[in-house]
Amino acid sequence: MHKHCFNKILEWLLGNKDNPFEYTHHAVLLVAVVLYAYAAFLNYYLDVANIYNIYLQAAISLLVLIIWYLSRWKNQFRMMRFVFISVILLVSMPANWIGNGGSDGPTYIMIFGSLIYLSVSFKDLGVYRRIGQCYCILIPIPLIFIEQHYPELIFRYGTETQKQIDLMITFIIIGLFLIFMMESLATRFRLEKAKAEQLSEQLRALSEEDSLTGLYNRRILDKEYSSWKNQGRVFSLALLDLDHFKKLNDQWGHSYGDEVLVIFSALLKDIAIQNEGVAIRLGGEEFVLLLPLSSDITHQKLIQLAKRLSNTPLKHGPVSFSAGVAQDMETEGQYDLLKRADNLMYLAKENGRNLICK
Ligand SMILES: Nc1nc2c(ncn2[C@@H]2O[C@H](COP(=O)(O)OP(=O)(O)OP(=O)(O)O)[C@@H](O)[C@H]2O)c(=O)[nH]1
Repeated sequence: MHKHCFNKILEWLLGNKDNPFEYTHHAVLLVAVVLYAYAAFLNYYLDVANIYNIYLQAAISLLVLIIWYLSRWKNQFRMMRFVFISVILLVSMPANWIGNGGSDGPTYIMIFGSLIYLSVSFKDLGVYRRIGQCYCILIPIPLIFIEQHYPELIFRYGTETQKQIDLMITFIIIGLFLIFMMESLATRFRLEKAKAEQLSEQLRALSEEDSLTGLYNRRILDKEYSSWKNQGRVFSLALLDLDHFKKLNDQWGHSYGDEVLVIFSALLKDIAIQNEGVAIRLGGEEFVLLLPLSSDITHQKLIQLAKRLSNTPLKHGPVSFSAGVAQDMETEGQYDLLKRADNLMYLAKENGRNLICK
């Protein structure tokens, strides 16, 4: 129950896990909101930064919260990522340098953290990421220049202890942020992997399934045949074809024809499951049952199927099928087996239909 609530809150804050990139980035944004607010509070409390820098950190905390809101709720994810990293690099870093001890202060650590964050999390930003990386590496140069020429602009610590405390706290905060970022990146990869696996499973199912009846399609016939043959199993192949299906379609409509196909397929699926076999729709109103049974037993199973089909209440009266059953022979291949079953099925058609030949 608690876990469920927790997951609901996480989903509300971060979005759907189906989109791991957004999900983890929203987590980073919210952590940034907390960290900037915390930094502002701590700087104020310990008196280790210029008051304007403290205001700015509080303002950035609020701004990142707005960025999260627009990204999470107003579909502006891409744009907001860009705005976020720009605010950090173009506003926060220089302001922090000036308002928080210059080259003696913790800005070097923050720039280093930003460089890692930018390099790892903005892989898709291409040339902008490269520009950002160059910026991070080079930004100390103009800032040191300003510090040298306009030393009065730089906020200086009152005591050496204050400076050490500020450096230590910043180091810990940036360290925690990087740990969190790496962890969320690992989470993102895990989620993306799970999603890719789920999609590939769906794709596999789609590629092997007939969309109308939910039975397997021809692809599976080839696969199962080869596998059973390699295992040296005894098995039979039954080819089934609904009788006078064209007439049924013409008389009662194509969608009624579809209904009948679906009902017949459900019966085939039942037999396949009960006998650990496979039911396949070859196409149209033609089906294959691959059963790990002799042709005699398969023949009996089909007789039972014919009874079940004739007892199934259908809107426009009962339907029947004709079938040919052939047991696999060691010396023949898939084509020959199918051909024998096909010939037997045609024999059943020729002999008046509603018949199973073996
Ligand atoms: N409703 C529906 N009809 C289909 C589908 N696929 C094929 N058909 C129809 O199935 C009919 C097959 O007709 P035929 O091959 O002439 O065979 P039949 O009328 O069953 O005659 P016999 O097999 O000789 O008993 C055609 O009218 C096709 O249009 C489908 O997915 N849905």
